[in-house]
Amino acid sequence: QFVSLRQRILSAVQKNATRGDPRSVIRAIDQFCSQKEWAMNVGNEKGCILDSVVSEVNPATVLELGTYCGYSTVRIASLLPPYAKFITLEFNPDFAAVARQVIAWAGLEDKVQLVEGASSDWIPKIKEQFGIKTFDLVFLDHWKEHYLSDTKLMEECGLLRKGSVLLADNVICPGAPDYVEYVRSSPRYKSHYFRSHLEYTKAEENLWYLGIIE
Ligand SMILES: CCc1ncnc2c1ncn2[C@@H]1O[C@H](/C=C/CNC(=O)c2cc(-c3ccc(F)cc3)cc(O)c2O)[C@@H](O)[C@H]1O
Ligand SMILES: [Mg+2]
Repeated sequence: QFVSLRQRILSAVQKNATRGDPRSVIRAIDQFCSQKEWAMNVGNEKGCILDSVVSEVNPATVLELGTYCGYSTVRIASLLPPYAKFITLEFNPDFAAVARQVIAWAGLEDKVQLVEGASSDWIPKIKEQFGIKTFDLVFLDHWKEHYLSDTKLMEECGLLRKGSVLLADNVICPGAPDYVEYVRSSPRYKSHYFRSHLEYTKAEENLWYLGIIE
């Protein structure tokens, strides 16, 4: 019967990756998506940039918007210090179910809190529900038209501080022009981008790095 792409990604992990080995989970998904079927994981080229930002920020608190199949969740969680708090928001129950199994296969289920629901509903509740004051790092990779509204919402909820870093995928393709326009014209952000390519292709893509300066 019909097997969804997310199920085929999960099967590729369970078949080719070693339980408890995050790098083998990442490699299995990248091999599947470059050899068999494209999927919208951040991919290895942008993933290496993500890794370097996570390592540099060495965050005690991380928020990911848009878990999808958990590829970037595994990349980030595998680099966090033991005391870190990592929340990832996903509103599609089918993707959340696959992501939970991918994260568990990597042996990282104790490092990540996957919360099922819409970012706009959950961002206002994070402080009291999870005892988090501010986020050191936010990775935006959900619907692109939510980047700006969710960034403004995080500001309003006092979840961002001087020094917080926001990293946004896909500012070129599919693109988040209103978000880029807003953060570039705001004095409270210092921003730059890392040149890269769209996952598993040769198309131009950037990761947008945003530092909160006030
Ligand atoms: C309510 C807010 C809210 N709250 C919680 N979870 C939410 C949410 N809004 C969305 N989600 C979940 O996040 C993920 C969506 C991710 C959306 N990502 C792309 O569209 C994308 C596209 C391309 C590309 C496609 C086709 C091309 F030709 C080229 C490029 C490449 C990329 O890297 C991309 O990230 C899914 O799991 C949603 O369920
Ligand atoms: Mg993306």
